[in-house]
Amino acid sequence: MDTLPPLREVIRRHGLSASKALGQNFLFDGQLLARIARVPGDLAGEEVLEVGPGPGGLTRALLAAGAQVTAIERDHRCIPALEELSAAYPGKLRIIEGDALEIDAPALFEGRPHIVSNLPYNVGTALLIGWLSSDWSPWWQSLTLMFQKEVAERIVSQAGEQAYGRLAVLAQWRSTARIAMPVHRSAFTPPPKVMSAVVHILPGTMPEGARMATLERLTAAAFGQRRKMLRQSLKPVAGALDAAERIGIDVTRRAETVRVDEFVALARALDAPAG
Ligand SMILES: C[S@@+](CC[C@H](N)C(=O)[O-])C[C@H]1O[C@@H](n2cnc3c(N)ncnc32)[C@H](O)[C@@H]1O
Repeated sequence: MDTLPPLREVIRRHGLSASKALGQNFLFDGQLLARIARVPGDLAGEEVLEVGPGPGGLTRALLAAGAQVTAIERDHRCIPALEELSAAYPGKLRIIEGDALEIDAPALFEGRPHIVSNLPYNVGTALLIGWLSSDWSPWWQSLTLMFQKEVAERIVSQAGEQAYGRLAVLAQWRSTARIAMPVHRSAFTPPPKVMSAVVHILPGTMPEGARMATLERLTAAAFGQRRKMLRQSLKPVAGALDAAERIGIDVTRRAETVRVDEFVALARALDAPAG
């Protein structure tokens, strides 16, 4: 057990009022934070990247779980509170002040970290797409990320479900994604307007012969006009309709009915020379 002061006291002492512009909604419930820190599994001795630690609530839970944490925080005001935490866990917390969208995170690690983050909503999806676009196997071991519930549902949804779209395909074509736990809006200070959920993503094997760039082009076109039949929506992607025909995907279907594995097969066929 650490002997750190309660988080609310830390916030008060450092004058850390939540900034809307930085997407700040803080978590104070120690039990909830400990549950989030357990989602990736046993973190004892594991390296963890945390983006947006804020005053350090989740960071505390990760350190208490025995992780070696690298935390990237953009808000200069939070750094003194994080430095106090670092002093309580000597050698276990590396603090990097900066914008996670601009920092070369893989270069910070020799091994493969878990990424655990209560992400700022406004940058969360951009960071996720970047992490999913990594070379494969990726430089990270797992992703445990807080999202608005609606975004979390888009990440884990299946073909035919309302939330199914581009994000589901990009998140699932070589990973497994699940909702680990819902988080009620009242758990945050200040409470956001919407509910949240923690998503857990584990990398899987890379399907042979399929490329992320091709999948991105196909899903952008197909879901750009999701209510249209593929024969219309895929027209702008040269060769896509021929490729669909070659592998037996009916082009009168709409994108929202095409499963992740079918998009992968289509990407593979599009890149393969027609024989
Ligand atoms: C939703 S708050 C979560 C804070 C804390 N992790 C918690 O659970 O209480 C998001 C945090 O991300 C930080 N942040 C926002 N944009 C960022 C960026 N581009 N890079 C790094 N940190 C960022 C904010 O300053 C804020 O501290």
